Amino acid sequence: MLVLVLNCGSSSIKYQLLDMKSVDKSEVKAIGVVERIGLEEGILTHKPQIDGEFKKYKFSNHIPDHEAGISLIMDSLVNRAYGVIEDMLDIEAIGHRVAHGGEYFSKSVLIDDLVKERINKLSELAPLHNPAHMAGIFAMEKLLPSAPQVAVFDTSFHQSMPPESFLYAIPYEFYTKHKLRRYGFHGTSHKYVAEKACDYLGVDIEKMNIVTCHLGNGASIAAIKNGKSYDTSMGFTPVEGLIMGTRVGNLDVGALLFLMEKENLDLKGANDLLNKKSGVLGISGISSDMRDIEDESWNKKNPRATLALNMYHMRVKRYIGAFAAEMGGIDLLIFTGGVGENGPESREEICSDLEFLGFTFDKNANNGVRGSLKVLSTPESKLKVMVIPTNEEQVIASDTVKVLRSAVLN
Ligand SMILES: Nc1ncnc2c1ncn2[C@@H]1O[C@H](COP(=O)(O)OP(=O)(O)O)[C@@H](O)[C@H]1O
Ligand SMILES: CC(=O)OP(=O)(O)O
Ligand SMILES: [Mg+2]
Repeated sequence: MLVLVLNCGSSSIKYQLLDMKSVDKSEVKAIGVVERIGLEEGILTHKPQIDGEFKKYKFSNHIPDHEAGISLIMDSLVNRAYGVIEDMLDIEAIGHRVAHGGEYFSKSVLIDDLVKERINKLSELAPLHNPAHMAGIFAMEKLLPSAPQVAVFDTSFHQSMPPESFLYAIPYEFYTKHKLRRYGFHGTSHKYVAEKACDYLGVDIEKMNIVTCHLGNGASIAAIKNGKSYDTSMGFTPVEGLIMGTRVGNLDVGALLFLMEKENLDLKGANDLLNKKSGVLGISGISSDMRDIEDESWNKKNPRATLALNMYHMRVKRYIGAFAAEMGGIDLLIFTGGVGENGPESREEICSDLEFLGFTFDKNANNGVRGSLKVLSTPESKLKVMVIPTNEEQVIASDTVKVLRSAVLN
């Protein structure tokens, strides 16, 4: 079954076309990303698998919105020179990553009118993400009206958190009235890397206390107890917790009220401040991309870049320590996401001073590891530290197949 996976973000669309041989066996036919949607010059990076090898093509053009971005993706998939399928109609199903599923969804679902209504309603809780997912769903409905679409939610995995983790200490009626609570995100990734690591180590996930660090542009940490999400750093929206590319992470709410008054910020101004102008970008004043920050810090000795790096690492350590305390210790610590997979220096820095938790960090094993599975703790360590490349698209594609199979059976 040919499944197109779409991860529509606020200004980008990541995609993969997978040939699903079975629920857990697949071949990637093409992979790519559309970036800078809505800006003067948009970019499509398209990597088709041709003769067993991934080739890379880059195109730039104004891409006004998600519909235009998706049209470009479809054109590339069927193009004679660099396409991988003959006809758009060869695509049998579409799997969408949806960031916010609220309390409505604890598992992946076939998209129908009610599902769309709910994803849309949740846009107010994930303004950077859900509107973009809706745009993707509508665009695909127009292009391939007969192909079923499945939604796979970041929040589903975290629905197992106990109320002690998911409630804020505000009057309880705001939870019942507005569903105001912590939801957590990146669940697909946290679940995938935890399962993958346990498979690799040959251990039973049900007996493990695991901390997974998904460190990307958006970043979150999860405490996974007996295979279930027990706590996580993101909350009601994807702004809580770690310091991110442009998101603030934890901030004293009193500081926000103070700034709104002093800087005359309205709701949009406050939202932009917390989501788009803060984090690593806000501290460094340079960039939201960790590669730029590392370059400025290491090669140009820029003190604000060094400060941003140090703050970023310290916040990750704080959560690992907190989650170890909540679960009564950790057996497995996992790094994933753009920074977690490709930043050996960040991993080493985060793990320094954490060895009291029960491991010795193997610097040689860590050095140079980018984008591949590796154990980073010494063999004697009680706590295992690992890098596991995430693969949200693979999970989304396999959930899409599972949901469609069970829909046929029912
Ligand atoms: N070689 C690298 N070293 C350090 N950081 C890296 C490297 N490659 C990518 N990154 C970081 O990964 C981030 C993107 O992570 P990713 O998980 O792809 O983000 P998202 O899915 O949230 O957009 C980039 O912003 C960059 O900071
Ligand atoms: C929820 C979230 O932060 O997603 P992303 O990492 O794609 O921004
Ligand atoms: Mg991501």
